[in-house]
Amino acid sequence: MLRLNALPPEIQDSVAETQRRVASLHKELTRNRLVVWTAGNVSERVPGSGNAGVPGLFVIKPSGVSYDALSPEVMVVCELDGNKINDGTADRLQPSSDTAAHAYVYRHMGEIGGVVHTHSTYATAWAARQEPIPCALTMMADEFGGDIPVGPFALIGDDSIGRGIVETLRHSRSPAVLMAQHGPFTIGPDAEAAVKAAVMCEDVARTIHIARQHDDVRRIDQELIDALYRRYQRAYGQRN
Ligand SMILES: O=C(CO)[C@@H](O)[C@H](O)COP(=O)(O)O
Repeated sequence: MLRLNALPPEIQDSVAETQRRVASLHKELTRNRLVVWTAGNVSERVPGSGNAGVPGLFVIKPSGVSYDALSPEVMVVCELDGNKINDGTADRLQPSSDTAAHAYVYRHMGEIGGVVHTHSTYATAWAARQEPIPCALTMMADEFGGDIPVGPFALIGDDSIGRGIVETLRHSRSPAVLMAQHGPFTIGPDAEAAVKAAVMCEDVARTIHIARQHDDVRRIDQELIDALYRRYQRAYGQRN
């Protein structure tokens, strides 16, 4: 089994930084009320891994552990096949039950550096109905570039969820997919971007749901969605 302390020092440092980021981002899930009990997870690809003889690695939370107990020291390190490495955490700490789904995304979407899963209430209600969220708000056009799509029903534990995420999002601008009768999975260049997409997904799921209580919502015209998406993706916020 791959041993963390046998990897180059800069990779060990990168793993430690990733563990800190992933632990801290789980607090965002609870702060934004996107999860209940222990059901939801964040992972991030370890920068610098997957090169120069170092296998691709990602960090994910252990399964079924209270969010209050999620410190950097208990964040589990896995290879891209989803298997935990000898990372210095206790053997009993098993990675999240969604690890195979996260691993599949990292294996098949090389540009993706972060994956998040929640059961946030409104987004999960759309997933229960298997209904895409129509792009009827400028904020949706900005962040998602169109509707938030629905992925197939898939059982938990093997590659099925990962395959559904990749099949649905590979040709979409949306960083969020509503896995049928399960809940939202979001992706991004890093874990923070994937958490942001999860927060935005829940917010628009709620707003469009409320809007529909009174009338049908009207999808924004496609050329306007394209213009909004371009502006937000290229010009919004501060320059680096
Ligand atoms: O969707 C489900 C269960 O329906 C899973 O996402 C689990 O709720 C994840 O829990 P952890 O194994 O990450 O603690």
